[in-house]
Amino acid sequence: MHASLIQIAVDQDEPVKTRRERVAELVRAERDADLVVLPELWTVGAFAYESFAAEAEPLDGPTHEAMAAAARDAGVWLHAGSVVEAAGDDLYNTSLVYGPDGTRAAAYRKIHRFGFDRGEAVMMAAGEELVTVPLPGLTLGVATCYDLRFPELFRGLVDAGAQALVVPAGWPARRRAHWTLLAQARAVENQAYVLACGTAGTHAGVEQAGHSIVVDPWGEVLAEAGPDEEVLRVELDPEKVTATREQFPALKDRVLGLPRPPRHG
Ligand SMILES: O=C(O)CCC(=O)C(=O)O
Repeated sequence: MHASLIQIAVDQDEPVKTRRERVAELVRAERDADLVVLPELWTVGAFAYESFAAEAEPLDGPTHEAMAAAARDAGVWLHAGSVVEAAGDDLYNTSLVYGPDGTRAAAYRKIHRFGFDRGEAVMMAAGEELVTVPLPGLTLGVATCYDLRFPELFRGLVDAGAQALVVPAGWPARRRAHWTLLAQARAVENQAYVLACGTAGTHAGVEQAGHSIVVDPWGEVLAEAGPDEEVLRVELDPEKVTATREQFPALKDRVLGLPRPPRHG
């Protein structure tokens, strides 16, 4: 299976509409891929909080229209990164996945909101459901950016059958080392591919890490981007997940139900 991660440069001097059209063309150019992955909130910018409300869109909004058409034209599975979803009075950071015929196969509302007492954490509502997407031969588990710090979410995805963990992000350059380390850790501990697709450029004064990365189920880095806009192309082999889990069956040694109460004395 051929996968392409498109690390988009998000700069606020490029209007959202222009970027949307530009990204749709970048997706169409990946017609030789089976799966294409885009980053988190590449339309508005993950840190452009002041634009969230203005750029919020319903699930069937302009990004959906553009990405459904791009997936269909290219004939690829498309993880289109995330949008600011407007749902009633709430906003969500919602990832969208399309099949090669352009139908929306899944929507995932980010569970762990970033910002502590500001930004996304106070402006957006939290998702509550894990989402997996069965592609022919490979089941994806989806998570978004800050979710990468929460291993229990990924275990939930693996328990639901995920073999490749797809993580669109808008990760800041300041914590790039965490990004790389956590992507590898999630791959090793879950014996799964990790496809982590970030943004480049600077928006809202926050320099982005870039350095999108693909890690195999043994923890080997298959490809890593630089800091600028770039397309990473990799080959994924579902058999590698099966073989890793059979040859080094650590997932079978899990002790469920921890923590137990400590014993004193
Ligand atoms: O966890 C981090 O360091 C970055 C998370 C983030 O930027 C996000 O979730 O938007």
